[in-house]
Amino acid sequence: MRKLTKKAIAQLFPQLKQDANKYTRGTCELVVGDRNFPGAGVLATMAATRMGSGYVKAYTSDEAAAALRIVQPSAVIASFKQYGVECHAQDDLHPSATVVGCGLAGTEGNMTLVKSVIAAAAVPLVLDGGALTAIATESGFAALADHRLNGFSAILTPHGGEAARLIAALPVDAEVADDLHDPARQALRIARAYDAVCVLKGPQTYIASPDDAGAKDVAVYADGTPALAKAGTGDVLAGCIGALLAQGLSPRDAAELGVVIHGEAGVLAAEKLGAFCVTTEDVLRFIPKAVKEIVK
Ligand SMILES: NC(=O)C1=CN([C@@H]2O[C@H](COP(=O)(O)OP(=O)(O)OC[C@H]3O[C@@H](n4cnc5c(N)ncnc54)[C@H](OP(=O)(O)O)[C@@H]3O)[C@@H](O)[C@H]2O)[C@@H](O)CC1
Ligand SMILES: Nc1ncnc2c1ncn2[C@@H]1O[C@H](COP(=O)(O)OP(=O)(O)O)[C@@H](O)[C@H]1O
Repeated sequence: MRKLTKKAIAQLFPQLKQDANKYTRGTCELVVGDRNFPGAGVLATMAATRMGSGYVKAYTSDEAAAALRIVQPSAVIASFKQYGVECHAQDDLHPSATVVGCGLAGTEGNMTLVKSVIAAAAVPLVLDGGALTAIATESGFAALADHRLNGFSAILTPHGGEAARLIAALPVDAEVADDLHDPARQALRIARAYDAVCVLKGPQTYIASPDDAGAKDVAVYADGTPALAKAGTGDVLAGCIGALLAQGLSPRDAAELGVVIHGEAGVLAAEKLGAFCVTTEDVLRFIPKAVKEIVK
């Protein structure tokens, strides 16, 4: 397995060009934060804005919109149903990506929403939370397969529980079943079956691509901190990865860089505040310090 370190990923960082405008810096759109989980939508949107995307637009509930207008007024806001009508197309000069699922519970309405977003998105996707529930169904799986056939990539960001659900939805493969206690092999199984980069989160985070030849190609990040074991840190990670994807990084590079910056933000927050007291909001606040530390 390849160990991810700050030093190893520093060169992946997107360049901020002198002649940049907000669109050349990448549009990150997010379909996040239903009325029961507005906080997850706010956290993911704030993280995407912090992680360098030039234009951030949240398609969200009224509840999350009200909060975002106060804590992140630079974010452009729209309702869920506007995604299919307004979502950005991309070209080489104007990259874009969409994050979907943070703070979307597994209701029928949300599952329909996720599938319609996957069908409408002509951009790379980050699928988290409720979007992972949606693709573990036959129709959700088919929507993702069509997205891939249309030439667009996807990154899946499951925690252990979500990974178990993604694997349970697959046909049983006796050859690989024995290996699935190993998280690197779980990540690889998910990446290959769903044809997407898999970021399997936990105390150690494993990143696998569909074309990895075996577990030896899976990357592992093990330098994080249990300070990150707090509700909402996964939503921050999804926003970070989405923003990097929106700046034109490859799915694998965006995933690896996002995981290391997020982990380092947790470590720096823990150093400053003590691991016990670190909040998810502190992790957001320490992202700039983590970026400076990595690109120094
Ligand atoms: N502020 C907000 O608005 C927030 C909103 N949020 C939103 O909530 C939605 C639901 O997400 P969710 O993760 O809370 O619930 P769910 O998908 O049911 O999974 C939990 C089950 O999985 C299992 N499990 C196994 N391994 C695990 C692991 N390593 N890490 C965690 N769990 C693990 C675990 O079982 P255990 O092993 O603990 O018995 C448990 O039974 C989602 O849309 C998300 O974005 C949150 O982000 C929080 C902040
Ligand atoms: N003990 C730990 N050590 C290091 N990182 C952790 C630990 N526990 C959780 N994390 C990290 O915190 C984040 C939690 O994400 P997730 O489980 O999706 O939470 P949520 O859905 O509440 O946002 C992941 O990036 C994970 O790798």
